[in-house]
Parts: sequence; structure tokens; C-alpha cells
Amino acid sequence: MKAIVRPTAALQGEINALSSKNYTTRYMLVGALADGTSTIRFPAHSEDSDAMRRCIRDLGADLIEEGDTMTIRGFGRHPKPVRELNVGNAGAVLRFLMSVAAFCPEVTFVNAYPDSLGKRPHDDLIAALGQMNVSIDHNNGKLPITIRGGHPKGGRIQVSGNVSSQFLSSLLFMTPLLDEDSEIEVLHDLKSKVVVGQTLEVIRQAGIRLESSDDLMHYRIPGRQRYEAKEYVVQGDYPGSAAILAAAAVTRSDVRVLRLEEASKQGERAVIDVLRAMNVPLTHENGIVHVRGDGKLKAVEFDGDHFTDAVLAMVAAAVFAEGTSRFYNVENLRYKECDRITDYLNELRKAGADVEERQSEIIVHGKPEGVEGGVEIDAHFDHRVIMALTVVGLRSKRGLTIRDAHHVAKSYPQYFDHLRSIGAQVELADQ
Ligand SMILES: O=C(O)C1=C[C@@H](OP(=O)(O)O)[C@@H](O)[C@H](O)C1
Ligand SMILES: C=C(OP(=O)(O)O)C(=O)O
Repeated sequence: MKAIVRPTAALQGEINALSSKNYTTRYMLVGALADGTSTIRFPAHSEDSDAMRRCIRDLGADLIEEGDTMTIRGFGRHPKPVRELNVGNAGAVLRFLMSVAAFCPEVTFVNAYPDSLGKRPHDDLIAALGQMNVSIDHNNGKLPITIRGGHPKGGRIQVSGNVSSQFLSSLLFMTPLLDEDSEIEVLHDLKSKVVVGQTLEVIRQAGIRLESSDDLMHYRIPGRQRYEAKEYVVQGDYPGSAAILAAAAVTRSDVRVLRLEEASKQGERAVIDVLRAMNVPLTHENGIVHVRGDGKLKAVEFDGDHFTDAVLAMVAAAVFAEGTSRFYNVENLRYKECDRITDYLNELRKAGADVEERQSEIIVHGKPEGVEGGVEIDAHFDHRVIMALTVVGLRSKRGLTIRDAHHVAKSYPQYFDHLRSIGAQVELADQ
């Protein structure tokens, strides 16, 4: 599918935010790791959340969905001895389940997206599991990966955090189920630290006890614990909504996005502060973000690691700001669905934006007069590139055509419908 994005001056209306991807994957996982039946209200529906549904079913969980409610009867620490799992293109699902797979005799994670997830590194988690009596075959740290487990052991575990927080999250989910107590030490830096807060929140909601240091670099996890079956409610998703808010920010708009909790632990909640710093007129009350954009934006400087999945949308807004914006500490964007620095900036340049990259920075020389557009954009298998480039297309002079736009369904299948419902001129066509 390709998306033909036409210049759109004004947006108006109300959108119910999609359900959070990160909470949906986490609640499904702790539901599967529990022995009884858990309930999840408003789980997300997307390729990534479907990957988690599929894999925990394959591992022996019973899932029933009726309307907006999912019930899961978990397998506890005894997953079915499945031989093969397909996580699609979902990084978090792969990394979380690599540790769960250590309870099985032999599981192979197949390489379904050689040009996207197939290029992402998992060495740090492979090394950590290697310290736990788990033997792993892999392709230079990449998929396909075969986990030979059966009897994983706790104890002292070291894991590097400077590529992805998902490796640490993965170990935090699994170690409470081990016979031994564990101590986890995070080596180097911990990227996307805020997301680990979501992991700890969910694990604790599921009745697990563990101690974490204030800097989130050290953990003590008693073994022999059991996840409790609980009821969970999934909140609205900030990373996906960030693109809608960016679209409202770069146009004349009167747009309300519902279900965005002010007190959320999602790091991407910071987009409210970023947009405010850009001088975007907005309010945030009772879970509703209300943007009344006038299209005038001011350049900003931010540490992007606090809102990793919304950096691309904020960069798209900065393309139209007065002055030069800088998003720093974002090197790990290079290890996501594509290289979200080099690949994304190449597409932005095609659209007419003036952008520069450093190893861990994105610099944007804003063009309040708009960009030329009139070109075809490559999606690089990346939903966030697609969403962000759509924002740029709306304020371009000649529009943009985004090839392979169906990959938006990785996290936000209804993105274009939502945008069109508030007046965006977007046509979807076969390629
Ligand atoms: O734990 C999670 O659910 C996620 C962690 C983040 O990844 P990194 O820790 O690799 O930055 C984020 O980008 C991803 O979308 C989801
Ligand atoms: C990086 C992302 O996801 P994952 O790492 O789970 O593939 C994302 O959703 O932007």
C-alpha cells in the first residue's frame, strides 16, 4: 500500500488514542506467566500486539477475546515445549520471549523480517542468558536464534543497557520464576530508562517483589515467586498519539486526543513538554490533550532518550520551526526498525528538510515557510518513519507519497483513518 499525503492547512476533531503498545505487550506477558486467569481491558490491536498474542498461545496460554476484554489463562513457569516462534517484526516481543524460551528445551525464533528485525542486535541479552545456563545459537547476535534452555539458573547476572532497555526488561520478567534469587547489574549506560519504569510497574502490579536501585542499574529479585492473575486496564498510547499531536502542531488546528493520562509512566508523555517548548498552544487536562495549532513553532533542544519512540514525530514538527532544533542522546534510534537517524534523515532530505546527523544527535534547521515535497518516500519497514513523514507531507507544498505505508500497522493500523477523520488529505492506494 502507498499513502498519498496532500498538503492540508487545517485539522479539526477528536481522536480516541489507540491503546498503549508497551502496556499491552507487558500485561499479556505477565498474564501468560501467571498460573490463573488474568483479564486485560482495552488491549491494543496491531501487528506487534498480535505477535505477542500468537507467541504466548503457541507457548500454551489460553486467550479469549470478547469486545474490549481479553482473558488469559497463563502457563506460569511451564510453557509448552514449542519448537518455533515467529515474532514478526516486534523487537520487544522477541526480547521478552527469549528469556521465557529458556524454560523450554529448544526454541528457534525465526527471521521473518530479514531487512528490519533481522538486522537488529541481541548480543547483550544472549550474553546475559549465557551466564544463566542457557545455550544459544545465533547468527552473529541476530536472528534466527535458537535457545536451548530447560534449567535456567539465577544468581549474579550482568547485562549491558547501552543498546536497548528491552534486554534488562526481559530478565526482570523471567528471574522471579527461577529457583535461585538473582542480582542483576546493568553495565555501561541504560538507554530508554523510562521504559524500565513501565516494566517494574507491571511486574509489581502482578504481585512480584523485587528491589531496584534509584538509578535502575541494580536489582535484587527473590526467586521461587509466582505471578498472580490480575485485572489490568491498558491506557492510551503516547508514542502513536505523538504523531497526531505533531500533525496538529504544524497545521491550523483544533484537535483533541482523549485517553492520554497526565500521570502516565510512558516516557513519550514528554511530548507535551516538547510541544509546549515549541510554543504550540495546548492544554492537558482530564486525560485530554487539546491542541489549537497556529502552525508557528519555535526550535527546541531536548534529550530524546526520555521519549525514544516519539523523537521522529518531534523532529517532523521541528522541520517547520523557526531556528535550529537539536535532539541529543538518541544513538539507539539506529538499532530500531531501521536506522532512525541515517535512514529517516535521508527521507526528510528528499522531502526538502534541512537536517544534519551526528552519531547520537539529530539537528534540524527549521523551515517555517514549508518544504517542497513532491517526491516518493521509502518507509524502511518503519511505522514511526511513516507516521512522521506523513506529518511533514501535510505541510509540504506538493505533498508526499509514502511507499510501503502498510507497515504503519506494526503499532497503529488505524493511523491514516484517524488522521483522515480530522481532515487530513491522505489517499491510500495499491503500489
Ligand atoms: O520495552 C519496550 O516495550 C520498548 C522499549 C524501547 O526500546 P529500546 O529499549 O530498545 O530503546 C522502545 O523503543 C520500544 O518501542 C518498546
Ligand atoms: C522500536 C519499536 O518497537 P520494538 O523495539 O518493540 O520493535 C517501536 O515501536 O518504535
